[in-house]
Amino acid sequence: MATEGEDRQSFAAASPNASTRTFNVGTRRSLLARAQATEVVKALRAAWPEHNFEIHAMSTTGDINQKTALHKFNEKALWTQELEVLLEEKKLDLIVHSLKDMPTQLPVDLILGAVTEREDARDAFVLKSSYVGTYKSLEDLPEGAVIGTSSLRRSAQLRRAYPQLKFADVRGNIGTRLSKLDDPNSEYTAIVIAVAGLQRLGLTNRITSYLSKENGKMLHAVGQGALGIESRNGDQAVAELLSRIGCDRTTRAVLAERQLMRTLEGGCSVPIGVETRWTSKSAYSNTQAGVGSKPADVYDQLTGAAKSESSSDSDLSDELILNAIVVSLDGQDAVEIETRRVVTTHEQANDLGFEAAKLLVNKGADKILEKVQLNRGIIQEQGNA
Ligand SMILES: NCc1[nH]cc(CCC(=O)O)c1CC(=O)O
Repeated sequence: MATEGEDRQSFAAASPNASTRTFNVGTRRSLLARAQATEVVKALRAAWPEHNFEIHAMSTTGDINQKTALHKFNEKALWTQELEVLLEEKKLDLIVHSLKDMPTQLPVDLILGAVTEREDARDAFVLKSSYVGTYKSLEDLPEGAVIGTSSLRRSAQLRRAYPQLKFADVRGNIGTRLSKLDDPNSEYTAIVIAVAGLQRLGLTNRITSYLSKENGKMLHAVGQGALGIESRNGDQAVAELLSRIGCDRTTRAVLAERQLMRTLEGGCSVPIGVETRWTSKSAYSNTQAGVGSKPADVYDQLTGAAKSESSSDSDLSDELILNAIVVSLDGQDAVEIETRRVVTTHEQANDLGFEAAKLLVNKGADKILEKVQLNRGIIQEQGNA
């Protein structure tokens, strides 16, 4: 663990006053990770003014090993494992993750304790600064223009929709990727990057266009735009804390997405894209009504992330629509499905995800994914040689 000594020493001991406790919140060290943890701690402080919350930001293997392309790692766990050990050792009480970086299988003693309200789940098309104004969208790009992305999901979908484009790896945190993009000597014309990350860093001014199934044939990653909070199974105090900051609708939507992923056994960077949306605009409720409420705002049809909070009964007829795509790495083959059902419980959310996986497999998704695994094996062999 590449944590610094001062981090370890600053873990506060439990307060002698039973009504006031200090909770230790773990996160990765990147600017985005810390912004995310700060966002969650702000909500926790508002909901629980009597408690103290301390953020512990740590480097993980995934952060340190930036040279190796993401898909060469078999395990998604490289972003999460070291923090999880500290959670198990009770040095941390909860961990804030980008949900999309959280494996669908967690260690047995740990759980996805809560999911907060989702930001925009879409990917963004971001042009090199010097090209802003020259091109407006992916369609406008000249033959052979190079798109920077290290995500197989992104490159596969883009290859399919825009066969005239070329793709190159770009690694690093969001700031690094943007500076590599803007470097006049870099090969990139544009990069594709999550809207939510840009939003949380106050960088939405960099977005040239928003990509979706409708616009650009780009479905986002499972869990994209949402924050997942990992905690110990059976930790009642933390469960109670989290009950005030979780978002029901986001939770149900991402559970469906994660069940789809789990069923297809997709790992870190497999080309599975999803989009979820609710048929009704109302009933976007926090786990506990009245806490963490936000001013009413427009319903975001695409992400299913209504920006208002209410505890309406229309939840009971709430239907969730799930779109999903599995694409071959070269973009040549793809299977796509849409399925929907009333989802008012976590079980129904899992059922929807499972149903979606079944529909995809019936259409041949398993064969596409098998080939992806095979390719990955070959890439790894070459990497080892
Ligand atoms: N793969 C890295 C990663 N993990 C989480 C985000 C931010 C978006 C999110 O929270 O879903 C990003 C950046 C990106 O994919 O462009």
